[in-house]
Amino acid sequence: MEEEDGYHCPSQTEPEIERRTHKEWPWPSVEMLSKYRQDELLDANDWHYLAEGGKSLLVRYMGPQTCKDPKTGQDTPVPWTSPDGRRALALRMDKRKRRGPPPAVQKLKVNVQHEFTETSCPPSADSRLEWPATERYAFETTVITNFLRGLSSGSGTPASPSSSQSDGETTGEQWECSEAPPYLSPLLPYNRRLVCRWHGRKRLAFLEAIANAAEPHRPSHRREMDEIDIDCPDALDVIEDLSWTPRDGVDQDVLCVEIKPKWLFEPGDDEVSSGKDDSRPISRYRKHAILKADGALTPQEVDDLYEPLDLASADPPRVRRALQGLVRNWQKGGNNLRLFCRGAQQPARASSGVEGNNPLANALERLINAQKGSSNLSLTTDAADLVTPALLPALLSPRFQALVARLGFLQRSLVPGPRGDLAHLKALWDMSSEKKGRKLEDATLTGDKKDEPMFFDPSMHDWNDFLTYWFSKEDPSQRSEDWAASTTTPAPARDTKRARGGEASGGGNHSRSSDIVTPPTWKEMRHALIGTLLSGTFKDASIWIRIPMPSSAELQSQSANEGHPGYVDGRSIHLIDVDPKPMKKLSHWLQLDDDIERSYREWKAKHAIQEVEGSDKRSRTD
Ligand SMILES: O=P(O)(O)O[C@@H]1[C@@H](OP(=O)(O)O)[C@H](OP(=O)(O)O)[C@H](O)[C@H](OP(=O)(O)O)[C@H]1OP(=O)(O)O
Ligand SMILES: Nc1ncnc2c1ncn2[C@@H]1O[C@H](COP(=O)(O)OP(=O)(O)OP(=O)(O)O)[C@@H](O)[C@H]1O
Repeated sequence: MEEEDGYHCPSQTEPEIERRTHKEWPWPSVEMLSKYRQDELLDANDWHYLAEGGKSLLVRYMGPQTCKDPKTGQDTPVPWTSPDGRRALALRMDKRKRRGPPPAVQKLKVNVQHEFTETSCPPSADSRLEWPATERYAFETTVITNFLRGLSSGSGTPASPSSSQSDGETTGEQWECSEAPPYLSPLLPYNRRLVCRWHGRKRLAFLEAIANAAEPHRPSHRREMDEIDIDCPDALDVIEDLSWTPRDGVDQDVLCVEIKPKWLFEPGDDEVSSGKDDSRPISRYRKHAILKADGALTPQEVDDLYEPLDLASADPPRVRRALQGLVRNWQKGGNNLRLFCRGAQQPARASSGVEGNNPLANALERLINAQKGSSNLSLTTDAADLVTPALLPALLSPRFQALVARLGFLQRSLVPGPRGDLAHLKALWDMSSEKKGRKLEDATLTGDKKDEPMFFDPSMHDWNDFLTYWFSKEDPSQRSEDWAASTTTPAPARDTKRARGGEASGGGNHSRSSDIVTPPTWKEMRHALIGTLLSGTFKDASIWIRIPMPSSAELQSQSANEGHPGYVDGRSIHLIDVDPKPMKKLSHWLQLDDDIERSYREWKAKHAIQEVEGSDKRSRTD
């Protein structure tokens, strides 16, 4: 793409960006998959509800573990699970706004089998499955992987094709790696797109059957709002199922912990939290929670909220407090903590159950015992009491802390300006010749429709250009310093010192247009927008920890007080939901920023939280 101001294809020779060659996931291989016709492998009844977010819904494979090899006619492991049964793939389906009220669950159950079989039709020769790399895969391997360099997923990870290359204990968090990084960061679950050539109503029938079977398991607030998009193209997104638990027995159980940490850096302005004795800045997460609750939170309730800055502090008492906040969030049905065991999401309302019969409580207790070196199972019934002691070691592990530190660093420093908010971006826009009298929120909303390349969603070409800019602009010595600091201190709030005045993305020092001496060039403005989008991706990502349970035999064989070193740490850590954000999100974020600040000001006024005379800190007067 060649623009008037010299916006051009980046050089392909930058030393720091890894442009990786394609490396196949060993299972299932393209060859293995293309042996089958889709009818032989895709039966809607085999896919059961796993979980969902705002945009997508996942179904996991629950069908037979073997199928007939089309060539030999012999039983062979089905490609959706690995030959050893320890890994599996899930389908990630797009959702759309619901058209009409949600259907009655009872009716849906009856329809599943009927609809699917009724519309089945004979397979044809051109229905062989294909397995191409996708734009999303390219984004993850090229963009996300580069920003996660140096971070390790952990021992025993099932997730990475190249885990043997890079796993093991964290060896340091330097930005530069002497070894070639893996094709896909070991933190990211493998994913591909499965192209299916359906006939007639068959695609619809397949997707409808999956959607209907999933419906009774969906949370009601999601059912009201959206549904699986059954009009999606003839392809299915396939992703490694990180919640997968081998099916042969309780002793193989895997506990999975999903944490959506949100904003992990200190806000730029010095405000204190609502607590009387606490002079730390109030985090953006808490301000957002005040907005979401329409201001109806007491200062005590705000203090009891989950605190991302505590989570990333690496300080045991603060991390414990963050975890307790996450547990309360889980109990109230929030989305910052999710727990899975025996492959199923565990709702907090079922956390206390019939004695000895609560899988989550059992798993947590097993974990605590494994850490202590004890084999006594007291079969506590309330899982909520066990979450903090069981998971604290994982959250304090160097791997987890390195990841949250990196996320905080990226969330803040990919946005232009030192504060991590959108003030500097707005200031740059005010100086930009592209402004043409428009507010940034209006321009980001309508710019793409007006055919303005400034507001096009970034293509892979744009992402590559941004990477080139980002990695080459950095002063490596300062970057390493920041990098090292980002791994040892809580969510870094320091200025990265790397930007020159008026620099678009990556930490300029100014947030008012009057401070910006030089108007941004077209390309600098574009980089500022793209960096902000990427920061949003890292803000919305979730961390996934997989902890295989020690078997009863393992627990029995441990001598008292010895403990099981492997269970003291999170076993394997991953990052999920790293989708690129569209340009129109910027408009939403700009509005959200304003709303968050307005509602926080109102809340402070309501609770008489005032500025302390002669100080830039504030405290509550009551
Ligand atoms: O805007 P936020 O911070 O509320 O984040 C949204 C999330 O809300 P949360 O605050 O985590 O409950 C929201 O999460 P939920 O749907 O509420 O689980 C989505 O992750 C949304 O992303 P997208 O629109 O699906 O790409 C998120 O939107 P983005 O702003 O990250 O695009
Ligand atoms: N690889 C995976 N293995 C197992 N479960 C997963 C995996 N990826 C996602 N999930 C589960 O599915 C949920 C939705 O997935 P994801 O976050 O990718 O969707 P989304 O719609 O983009 O979410 P959001 O609305 O938060 O942006 C996750 O919160 C998680 O519980």
